[in-house]
Amino acid sequence: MTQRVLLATGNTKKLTELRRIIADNDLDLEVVGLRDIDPYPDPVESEWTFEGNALIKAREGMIHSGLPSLADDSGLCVDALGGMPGVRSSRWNGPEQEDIANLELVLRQIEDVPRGRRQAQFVAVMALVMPDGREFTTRGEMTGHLTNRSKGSRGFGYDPIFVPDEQVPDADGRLRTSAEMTADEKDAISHRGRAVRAILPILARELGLPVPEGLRVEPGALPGADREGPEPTLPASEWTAQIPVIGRPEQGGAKPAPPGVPSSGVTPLEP
Ligand SMILES: O=c1nc[nH]c2c1ncn2[C@H]1C[C@H](O)[C@@H](COP(=O)(O)OP(=O)(O)OP(=O)(O)O)O1
Ligand SMILES: [Mg+2]
Repeated sequence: MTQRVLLATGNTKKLTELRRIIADNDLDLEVVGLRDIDPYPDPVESEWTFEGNALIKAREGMIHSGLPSLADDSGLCVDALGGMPGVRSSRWNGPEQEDIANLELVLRQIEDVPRGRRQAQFVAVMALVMPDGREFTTRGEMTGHLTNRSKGSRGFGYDPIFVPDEQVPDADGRLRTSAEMTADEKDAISHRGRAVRAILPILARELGLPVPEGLRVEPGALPGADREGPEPTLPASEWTAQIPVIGRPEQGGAKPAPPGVPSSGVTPLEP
């Protein structure tokens, strides 16, 4: 019998990407969205890290559905802004969570930053929470730089201002934003593609499903994975997604600061 898994996200474009990446990997799974279960209030994303917020969303999904639940917490980390907006990406311009207003604010904030200093990374953490309470996270990143105006209409969020490093320039030497890429091109290199491809073998193992060939990964590299198993078959480019993040500086920018002391020169928002 096909097993069901909940994808606990309220963002329909993110859900489309997640469904697409999972569907590309031949797992015998029925993916259920939040629209398919009884509604519950959006949990507050009150943590300082992508890992923390992804777990909040996946736990809430599991509690309300009883199903193994996956959630993504993701964002854009801009070097010239000390790693912000990071975990605050979706609310950067305020609680309205408006993509265009958010990206316009980032563009204004780095208006005077020259091309050579406009590096940024997208980060995605996938969390899996099982009905027995066991929890797993994986992380994926995509590096690039920011344009000074929007280009392209595909994707969502900050895609129109983000130029991924991993691409071949066109005949005129021009590089594209991730909003100008096809779905397959973006999924192959994206933070979300990497984080999902890293969590699928864990999900398969937890559900007792065969792991699709191309997805076998270094067993010891996965948090919570068995130490014994087959040789890894993932390309080296996928490996960063499986490095456990314990002890690694959070790129979300919003690191816990002592009470009353703003981190990164910006007063953290109340959770
Ligand atoms: O591939 C991406 N291309 C462009 N922008 C992206 C991407 N991935 C994340 N982002 C931005 C959008 C949003 O500003 C934030 C995610 O915020 P995040 O809280 O994880 O998602 P959300 O509130 O839209 O949906 P939900 O929390 O219900 O999953 O990062
Ligand atoms: Mg959110």
